Amino acid sequence: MYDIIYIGGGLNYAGAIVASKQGLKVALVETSLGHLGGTCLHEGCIPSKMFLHHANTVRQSNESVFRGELVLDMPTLTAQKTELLASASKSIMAQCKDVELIEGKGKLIAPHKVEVEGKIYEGEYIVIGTGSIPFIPEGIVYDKKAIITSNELLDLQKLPQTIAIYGDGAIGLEMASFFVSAGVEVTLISRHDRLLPHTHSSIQNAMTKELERQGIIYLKEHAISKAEPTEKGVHITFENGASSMYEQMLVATGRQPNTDVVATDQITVKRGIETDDFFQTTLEKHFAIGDCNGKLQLAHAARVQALNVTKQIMGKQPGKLNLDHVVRFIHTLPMSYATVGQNRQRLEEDGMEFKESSIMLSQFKPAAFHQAGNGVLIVYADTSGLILGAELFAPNAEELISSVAMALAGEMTVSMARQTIMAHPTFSEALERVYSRL
Ligand SMILES: Cc1cc2nc3c(=O)[nH]c(=O)nc-3n(C[C@H](O)[C@H](O)[C@H](O)COP(=O)(O)OP(=O)(O)OC[C@H]3O[C@@H](n4cnc5c(N)ncnc54)[C@H](O)[C@@H]3O)c2cc1C
Ligand SMILES: NC(=O)c1ccc[n+]([C@@H]2O[C@H](COP(=O)([O-])OP(=O)(O)OC[C@H]3O[C@@H](n4cnc5c(N)ncnc54)[C@H](O)[C@@H]3O)[C@@H](O)[C@H]2O)c1
Repeated sequence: MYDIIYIGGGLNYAGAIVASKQGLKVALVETSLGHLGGTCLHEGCIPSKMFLHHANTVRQSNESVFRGELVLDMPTLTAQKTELLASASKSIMAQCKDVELIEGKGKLIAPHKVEVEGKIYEGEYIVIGTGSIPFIPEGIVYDKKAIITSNELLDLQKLPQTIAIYGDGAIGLEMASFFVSAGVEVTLISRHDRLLPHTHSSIQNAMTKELERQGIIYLKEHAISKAEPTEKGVHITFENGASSMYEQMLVATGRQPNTDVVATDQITVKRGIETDDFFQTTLEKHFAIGDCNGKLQLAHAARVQALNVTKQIMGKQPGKLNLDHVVRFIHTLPMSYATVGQNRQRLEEDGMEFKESSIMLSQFKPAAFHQAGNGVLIVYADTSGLILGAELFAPNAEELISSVAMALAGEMTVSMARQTIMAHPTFSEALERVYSRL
């Protein structure tokens, strides 16, 4: 009998390592031990950011101060990616020295009982972290060659000349940035009438202008009814009757939680595995963390949930996590979008009185050489001045937002934030200016 069985070796590994270091008897079940670290390490955060990092150099090399043409060497990029992931996997494996690693697909067949390849393992506590897989809408023939998802993209040996990307969420926008920066003709296709419907309208406008400035063709209100590989490329038929051909197609229409691990009706599964505010499922001592619980599909959110649950099991009473304090971002080039806490749409829906202050980055000289003229920073506060959240569209916004995230965690007011004196010339200065206007 184990103290804890973790099912799924994505960010769950962080919890398993902590528990094993505390002397608990811990097992971790992972379909393939070569996949320890999960989607984030193998098909998500790390390889996608590596691809974007190198594509950014190509993008910058097209600025008029440079001569000559840079070409992204895909075989070298993918080989370096494979090498990086192998060494990261090895390091996770080493950290799991006191965890019993079990290879195979786990199934929770009854309370406290996990079946892996015909063998039953028992655990006092069970933590499910089985992640998610790409969702493919009906009518799209996913052949993994001409029609791909992010899984195949990160192993591409050759860039296509044209690509259609279906879905304008995190993966769609990040990969549109990657491809266009690398010199591919990109058509971004969305069923919506505007970009990122939940964000502030000035950020939607700024991001749309950026897509246009970079030459991305944005087909909004274009739902796809059929997409299939042909000898000449991918043939897409839209619900409005029109059709088009592209060399390749990336499907980026969301990810669905992996829930087939649950084979007992004592655990409720809806969109994801249902959990309470402490990530406990409908069955006591059985938890679900990360993508599979359908709350937030982010690696840092999965990790903090795995650690919170592990601390609860160890009797450390970590308290309830505030998921509003999780930074969310989309890493586009040359500016990314990042948000934390509340935004205008949520504050309006909640009927809360609030103040907002914004600034255009075009007012700041570095914006010219960072190609950040369309950038905008927005901060929200309540009527007493308590900082409630922010939305940023700026170079490295996912880094810039960390000072706002700390202000939220520390329950700072605008007048406290105004006492910071940021460095010149940085975009943090622009943030200082936003606080001074609130
Ligand atoms: C292209 C892309 C880019 C991304 N970029 C970012 C980013 O920059 N920042 C960010 O925060 N997030 C990013 N994400 C999201 C992030 O990868 C996920 O939110 C994160 O990996 C979720 O962690 P997890 O542990 O819940 O699941 P996963 O990482 O998916 O791990 C689940 C593991 O469980 C295993 N498993 C599944 N079923 C079973 C079973 N029955 N038995 C045993 N093992 C099983 C799987 O093999 C897998 O290893 C990105 C995702 C993608 C696809
Ligand atoms: N920087 C990051 O943190 C980062 C980067 C990439 C991915 N991720 C995570 O990975 C997850 C998956 O990314 P994603 O871009 O696939 O999902 P997403 O939810 O961000 O975007 C999916 C897009 O597809 C559209 N869509 C959904 N169902 C559809 C359908 N049936 N037909 C047509 N369009 C449809 C949605 O309206 C949306 O525009 C995200 O939730 C995100 O949290 C995070």
